[in-house]
Amino acid sequence: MLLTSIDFVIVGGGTAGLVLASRLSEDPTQHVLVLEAGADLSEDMRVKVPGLFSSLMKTEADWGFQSQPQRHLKGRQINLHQGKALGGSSSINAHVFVPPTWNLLDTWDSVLGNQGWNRSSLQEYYAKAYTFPSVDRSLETALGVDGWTSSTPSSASNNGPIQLSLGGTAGHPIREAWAETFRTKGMHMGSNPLCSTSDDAAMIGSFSCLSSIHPKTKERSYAASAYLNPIKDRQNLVVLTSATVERVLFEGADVKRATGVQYKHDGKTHIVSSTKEVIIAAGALQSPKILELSGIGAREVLEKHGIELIKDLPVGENLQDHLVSGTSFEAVDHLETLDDLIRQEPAAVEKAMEEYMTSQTGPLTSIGIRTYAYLPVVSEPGRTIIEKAFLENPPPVGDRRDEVRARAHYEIAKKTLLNPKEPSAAYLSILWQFIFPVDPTSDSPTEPIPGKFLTLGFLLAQPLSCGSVHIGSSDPSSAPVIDPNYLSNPIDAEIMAQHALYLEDIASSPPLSNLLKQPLRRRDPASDITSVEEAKRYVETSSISMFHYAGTCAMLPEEKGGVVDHELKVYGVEGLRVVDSSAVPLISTANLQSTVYAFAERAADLIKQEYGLK
Ligand SMILES: Cc1cc2nc3c(=O)[nH]c(=O)nc-3n(C[C@H](O)[C@H](O)[C@H](O)COP(=O)(O)OP(=O)(O)OC[C@H]3O[C@@H](n4cnc5c(N)ncnc54)[C@H](O)[C@@H]3O)c2cc1C
Repeated sequence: MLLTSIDFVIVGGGTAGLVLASRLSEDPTQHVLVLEAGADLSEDMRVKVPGLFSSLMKTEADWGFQSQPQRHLKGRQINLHQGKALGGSSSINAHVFVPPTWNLLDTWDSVLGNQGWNRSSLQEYYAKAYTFPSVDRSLETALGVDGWTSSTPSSASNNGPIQLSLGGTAGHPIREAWAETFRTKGMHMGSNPLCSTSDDAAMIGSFSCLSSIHPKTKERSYAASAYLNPIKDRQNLVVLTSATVERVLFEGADVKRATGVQYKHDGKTHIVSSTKEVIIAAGALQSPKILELSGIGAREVLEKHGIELIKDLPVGENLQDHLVSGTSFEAVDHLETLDDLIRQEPAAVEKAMEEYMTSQTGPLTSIGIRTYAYLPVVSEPGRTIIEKAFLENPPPVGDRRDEVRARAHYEIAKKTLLNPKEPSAAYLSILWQFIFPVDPTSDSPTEPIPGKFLTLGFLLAQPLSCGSVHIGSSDPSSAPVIDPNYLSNPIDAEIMAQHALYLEDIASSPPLSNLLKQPLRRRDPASDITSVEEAKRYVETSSISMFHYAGTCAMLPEEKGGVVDHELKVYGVEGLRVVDSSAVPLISTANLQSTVYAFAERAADLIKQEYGLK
């Protein structure tokens, strides 16, 4: 190791960890060490080429966890992926780059009590993370981004590390058809949702989504390529891969101070000290594990595993995630889809590889997700059902910290989910057949089938169901025990059922309906649902994780079940912060990466201010 004295040890060189590494090492007087359990895969084609993203699942680049059997999902165990490489989950994610609804961000401060964490303080950090692509005016309509020009940032403020693009060819009809379909329904976003600054910016409706894919190279733009690679020669920054942190080390009698970490590298145990701070950034499924192994966690969890308690905090509780379900509809024959690649047809794969390698064109330049819509429950009977569900399922009373936190979540959910101007689901289109799990006794195929498909999916934007992740053993090499407790709150099940039923309405509405064979033909007969009860059963069988875990070391006041305060400092000890999706107190409306980048950018500024760094 080249550094003699280390100011900051960052545990986890993932999405948030590399933002911190890059920003904190901007001050040449500061010495920063990153310890990352995974390898540097930045030259690996599976990481670089957008269309190869699914080939990374269950490989060495993926921690490949599984949930506990989920009671409300028919006892299924759900695959829970997390990136294990420099760049963490940003190195294996699906590139979708979408914003939260800005009103929801305000509740972090106003309802949850995180002073200074709101739309006005965070919006600049979202923008700081990315560069928005320039769009040829003549293509705006075809790309579904007409009307965005006025809200798109000027070049002066548009130079963040993550390079965004509108992935895929402009000539594909999906973006324009999607925009027109929702415009006809009065639900199209007229301005760019990522950059909207207007107070009354409607966050309901359809939009073309951006991807973290470099517009020129057509390669994944992620924490390692965008934040680390340009600065990795800095003398004051060391990034050690294949280094797995086991615990944080403390000194002191009354108040303990984090002084370094113990980690495994090359089969040996090492210790490294930090003069300023240890910052945990191991992601929402693993930051709790490191804290618990270090003596910070719920008393009963630590006692069970014989770990000496340093501070009793609800580490690992409050696990939030997005469930996704949907339906694959048969597309018209002339629609360009990625189904032949999904079926791994040799000729199609060969042609796509050649196009990509020779001219950075073709189907591998995107993963076929180009459109989104943030929507409330639209139907009138549906809205009444949701209101009734809220009345029948009130939040817990009582002063326990989990009860106080649940009440705060409920207050936010009630305000947003019953408001027709706030979304309860994020819809997306996928240009291939998506193989959702099916009941084994049904006729639905479990392998890719011939034909072309357009999948309409939706994710539950603001789940009330919360789960947990804890150590199952004091052995650092054991996987955490993860129980997301999906759909344990009946309100979530009602909302998902309503959105599942609305898919047919979208698929039948022109001009989108012109891209689908009519009458509609579904890939999975089981997804042909007409009643709320059928929809609930389908959701229980088909839903899977979107891998947007958050909240397990939540930034919240201690009496609300917080693990870190509004400066991300772990309560009750010194010299220790958590900066990653685990500290995000409330899952964002849709995909999480933009929020993790913004969160880490703001955290870096807070740390720099505290120590007077450049
Ligand atoms: C398959 C997949 C698809 C996704 N698709 C999208 C998408 O399209 N759009 C979107 O917005 N979001 C998406 N997400 C979510 C998004 O990528 C994550 O929310 C975000 O990247 C999490 O960032 P993080 O910094 O909290 O954790 P991570 O990026 O996971 O970083 C944590 C890092 O810590 C390392 N680590 C863990 N334990 C240790 C240890 N003991 N010692 C050392 N290192 C350790 C890990 O290897 C990892 O590199 C997806 C996620 C996955 C997994």
